This record gives sequence, C-alpha cells and structure tokens, in this order.
Amino acid sequence: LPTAIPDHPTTLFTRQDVQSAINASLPNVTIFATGGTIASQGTSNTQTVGYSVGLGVQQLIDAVPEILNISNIAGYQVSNVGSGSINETILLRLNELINIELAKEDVAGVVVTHGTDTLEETAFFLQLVVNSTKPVVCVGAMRPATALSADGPLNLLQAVTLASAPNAVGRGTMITLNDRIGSAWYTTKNNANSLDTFYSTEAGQLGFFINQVPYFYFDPALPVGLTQFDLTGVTDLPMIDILYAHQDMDPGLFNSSVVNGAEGIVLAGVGAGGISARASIAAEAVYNATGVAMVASHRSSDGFVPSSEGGFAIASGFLNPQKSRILLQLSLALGYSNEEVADVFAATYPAPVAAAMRKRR
Ligand SMILES: NC(=O)C[C@H](N)C(=O)O
Repeated sequence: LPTAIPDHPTTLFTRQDVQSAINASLPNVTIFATGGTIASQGTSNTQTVGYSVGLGVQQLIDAVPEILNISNIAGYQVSNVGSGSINETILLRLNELINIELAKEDVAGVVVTHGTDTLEETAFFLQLVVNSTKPVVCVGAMRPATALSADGPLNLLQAVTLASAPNAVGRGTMITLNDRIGSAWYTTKNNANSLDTFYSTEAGQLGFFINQVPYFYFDPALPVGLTQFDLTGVTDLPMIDILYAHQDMDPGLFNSSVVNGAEGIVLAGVGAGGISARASIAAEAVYNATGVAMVASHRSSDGFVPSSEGGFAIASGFLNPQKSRILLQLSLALGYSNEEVADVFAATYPAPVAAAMRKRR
C-alpha cells in the first residue's frame, strides 16, 4: 500500500479475496470503508440508537451478496470509527488511495462507506481533491445493520450500482441514501435521526433510484466555482475552528481559538453571517493582529452570505459552516494568501455578485 500518509493502518481486500471468481464482463468498483452506523451492530433488532461500530468491509460486502452480481469488488478498510472521529489523517488517506484507484483504467468508480454525521464533510472534501470524472459515491445508513428495516444493505447496493453507472460519470462526488442521489456540494444532513435526512433544499437532488436503477434529472454538470486542489506532498491539514454565533456570544472565543492554534476560523453566523457588535470588534482585532483568515457562514441550514464592503471576513456564499471549513482548510493547506482564499470562495458566488466584489477590491 502507498505510505505517504504516516501511521495510518489500512487493509486491502483484493478482488480475488472478495469473490471466488472475477466476472470479466462486470465493472470493477472499490469500496473504502471508514465506519459509521452502516458498519454498526446493536444489541437487539429494535435498537436504533446507542449501538457500536465494528463491522469490517468484508462483512458489509457479505451482507449484500447482490453487489457481486453487478460488479467485481475490492475493499479497503481505511478506518472503523463513528464519523465524528474522522480526521485529517483519514481524509488524506482517502484522497491518496482514491486518486490512485480511479487512475486505474479498469476501475469504474469508488464507494466510500461512512457515518452520516460528518459524511457531507468527507464528500465535499473528496469533491475538491479527487482528480477524475469517474463516480465517487459516499454512502451511509441511519439504522445499524442489526435493526429491523436496516437501510444500510440497500443503500450499499445502490451506491455500488451508482459507482459503476455510465450515466454517473462527470457529476463529481455524490451522496446517496434512501433512494436519493445528491451532489456533495449542496447535500447536507437535515435530521439527526430520521432515515430521510440527506437532501438539498435549494439546489435539489441530482437523481433517484427506481428499482435500484439510477435516474438523473439533468445531464452531467459540476457545481459553479469548483476549485480543484492537488494535495500531492501535503501530509497534514491546518486546524480550522468553527465558532457558533448566538445572543451574548463570548467575544473572547476568537482570541482563544487562535491561541489554541487555529490557522483559520469559520463563523456560523446569525442570519446571513451576522455576529454581535462586541464579538465583531473582538474578531476584527484578532484578524488585524494575526491575519488569521476568517470566513462568515450561516447557522441557518440554508442561505447566502454576501461579502460586506471593507469587511475583514470572507463571505461563505452558499456554503454552510462545515463545508466552508473544508474549503478554507484546503486553501490554507496549499499556502494561499487571504486574497487568494477570498477568490476561491468568490468563484462559488453567482457571477454578478463575484464581479461586483472584484470591482470593490
Ligand atoms: N447514522 C450514522 O452513521 C451516525 C453515526 N453516529 C456516525 O456518523 O458515525
């Protein structure tokens, strides 16, 4: 296995390990398993909270033998954690392995099995760093494998189908759960518990499964303002904090973050990136003293944060705080100046807004 990312054990299950006979007429798909509820077991079939992660990639595949009728599978066990514990080491490992895998001519696409809590962050990260038109499909489950009506097996079958579907090429990284296909750019987890949690309210969905066949509403398209990042040689990512705005927010949090080592700060602002006058003065003072990049996003689940004239904060546009954090992190990992980071975000704004911003600078 490649070892550019240190200290991260990853196990490979080759196609020969996974299936007794490789079917040369089927596409090859590689599954990268990271953990989450899809790989979890409860103590009874009625337990749907408080279960524990533990199933390996081979057990996920064994639970859905139907996937071997549609593709030859290889699997990487990259981690086996709840997605709250996915970290930069795992992300960098995924970037490295998925780029290598998709560069192979005989691989149609890849599937990442993942906890749902931070699935949108990993999916958004992969959207920005994977250099391929082949499908990257992120999938999870809301019910553990042991539950009545567990959703993981069908979600996995659909994810593998999508990763090998010719009509899924050129659509960037996708998230699929519960029959729905969404773009990693805008899809978010909307409900902490319900099955029907992943969707994008404003941008809508890319497609839908009918009888396990993926149908798309539109021809392939990529999100506006997509910047592609090449992480070759990058072995760690900068620490970026998200600060959540609210009434009486502690203005000292900005300074505390920077003192603790944050190299960038994202604000989950009230309304369209707002913050109290007191906290704003404190944030600006920290910015003026340190130059630490600050991005203003919104704590509401949807919306657009516009840039403010002469303001020190970079506007997140349509991106929510957790996705803004990834975009800021990648920009800073590649050594971009704050001006360049602002350009990366501005590229995602609607064209007239971005043009007006450039004029002001
Ligand atoms: N449904 C899930 O996968 C939730 C789980 N706690 C996780 O994100 O790992």
